[in-house]
Amino acid sequence: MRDIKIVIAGPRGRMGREAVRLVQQTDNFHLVAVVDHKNDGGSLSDFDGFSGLDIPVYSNIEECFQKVEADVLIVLTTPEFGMLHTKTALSYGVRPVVGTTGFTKENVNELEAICKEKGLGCIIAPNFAIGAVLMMKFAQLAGKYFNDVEIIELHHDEKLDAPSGTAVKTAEMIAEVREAKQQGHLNEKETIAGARGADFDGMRIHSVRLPGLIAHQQVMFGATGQTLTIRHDSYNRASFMSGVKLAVDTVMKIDTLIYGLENIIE
Ligand SMILES: NC(=O)c1ccc[n+]([C@@H]2O[C@H](COP(=O)([O-])OP(=O)(O)OC[C@H]3O[C@@H](n4cnc5c(N)ncnc54)[C@H](O)[C@@H]3O)[C@@H](O)[C@H]2O)c1
Ligand SMILES: O=C(O)C1=N[C@H](C(=O)O)CCC1
Repeated sequence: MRDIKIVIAGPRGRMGREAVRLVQQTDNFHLVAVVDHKNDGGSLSDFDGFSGLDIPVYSNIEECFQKVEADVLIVLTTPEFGMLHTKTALSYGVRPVVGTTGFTKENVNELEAICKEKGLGCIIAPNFAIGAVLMMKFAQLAGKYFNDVEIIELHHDEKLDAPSGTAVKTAEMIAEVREAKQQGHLNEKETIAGARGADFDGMRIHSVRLPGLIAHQQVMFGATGQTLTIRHDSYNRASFMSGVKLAVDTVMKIDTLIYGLENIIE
């Protein structure tokens, strides 16, 4: 198996810490630098919980790629910086694996065009958990037969974006097969704004934020006399790591952008 030199953006975050552990535990993955807005020029080992990891820290991602040779950038920062980091990686010939959510359709299209022009791979995965990817695929299958669907996504209360990337991706996948329909009563009125959730092609998305939660989603379908509920729960962030590993391995073999792990799992 070939060696893969990896930079992680956002190593001190909830996902970043798991990703550092994954890279450390994988024989052919090598952490060559991290991008963090603190401790520029220092070492990852200066931060709590990373003792013994003498890995250079850069705050400026351009400088990172000028000084360090890398194959893959794992992007696990906030939605605000995700796009900048991803575009910068591509401009240096480094393949991004993007876990950060909150990218717009325009963002994805722009990155797709850059990848095409440069012949570089990039994977954007709104959810790395294999169970969540299956939940989205099952929901897409159900969307062929049920036009009425409500997506309820539930996350921890530190999450910045709503709806979640997973909910948006699920709605996009269902929209590919679902007969368009405006749901609910034609004359329905919200007496409190937002009561019916976000509207995606007539489907409704509801975002729950509570301490104690990690990442969960329920897709509910309704038809005469029946409902169907498809649900996935991530109980910890280790649940995302087999998907991150698959994405890093795969991004080295492709020369286009892939949006969603459902496009690479067998
Ligand atoms: N794709 C998935 O499966 C998946 C799973 C969980 C979370 N996420 C997404 O990943 C992202 C991170 O989630 P999290 O829970 O780890 O968040 P977090 O807030 O714990 O971590 C974000 C990290 O980014 C760092 N950061 C912010 N600005 C930065 C900058 N300019 N340069 C470098 N680092 C910077 C912060 O210091 C923080 O450590 C979110 O967008 C979240 O939605 C995706
Ligand atoms: O914790 C988060 O934040 C998560 N975000 C992703 C999303 O927006 O779908 C995936 C699950 C965890």
